[in-house]
Amino acid sequence: MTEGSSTPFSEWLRSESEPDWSEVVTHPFAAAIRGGTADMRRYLEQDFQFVDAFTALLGAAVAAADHFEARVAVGRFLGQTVADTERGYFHRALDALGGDPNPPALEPVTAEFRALMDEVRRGQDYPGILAVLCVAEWTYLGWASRTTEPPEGFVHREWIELHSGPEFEAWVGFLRGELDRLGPALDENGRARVLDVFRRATALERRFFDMALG
Ligand SMILES: Cc1ncc(CN)c(N)n1
Repeated sequence: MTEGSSTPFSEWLRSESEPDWSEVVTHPFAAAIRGGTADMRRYLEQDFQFVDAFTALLGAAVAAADHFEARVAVGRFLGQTVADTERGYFHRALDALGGDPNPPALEPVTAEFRALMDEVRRGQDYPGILAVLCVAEWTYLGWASRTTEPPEGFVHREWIELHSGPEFEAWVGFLRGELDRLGPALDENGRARVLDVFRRATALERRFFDMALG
């Protein structure tokens, strides 16, 4: 991104994260979720471990944000969606699939994703934290909103519903808006740091779906 560029910062980050970005939103595992055929047990077991670190990262965003309304938006999503609807989904889905909420081992990609989230959480740098949150939510909106006919089984259908629709679109819009607001004020090193985190997170999303595919 150049000084005075009219491209929003979030769009610049996304385009600089190709081809991984497009490979996530068009991934065969995501297509199998939409088609209701994906084997969700191991994926959700590992994703539950992802969500634990993701929840801690949301807490870090509340602490690191530079204004009250942002703390409220993140805190509301944490309390109403992650700690309530999504947590309930994980328990019901893992129960139905005979999955283990505490699997004996983390897959390497799960451990690496948790390490990236722990790194930016400890750094307490709001743009870096936003970069990981934005990748995680925007890529999921990308594949989930390609659904044409919702699958019948609740495990697939509710996972899509959690990551699509007006409320989730507004949440992704908020995360992008925060990056768009903060990006222009960053110097070149600051923008490069955020891009590095954004790219690493996007590559991990692709590898997470690769892992799920087996
Ligand atoms: C790996 C991963 N990335 C993103 C999301 C969306 N919250 C998720 N549940 N898991």
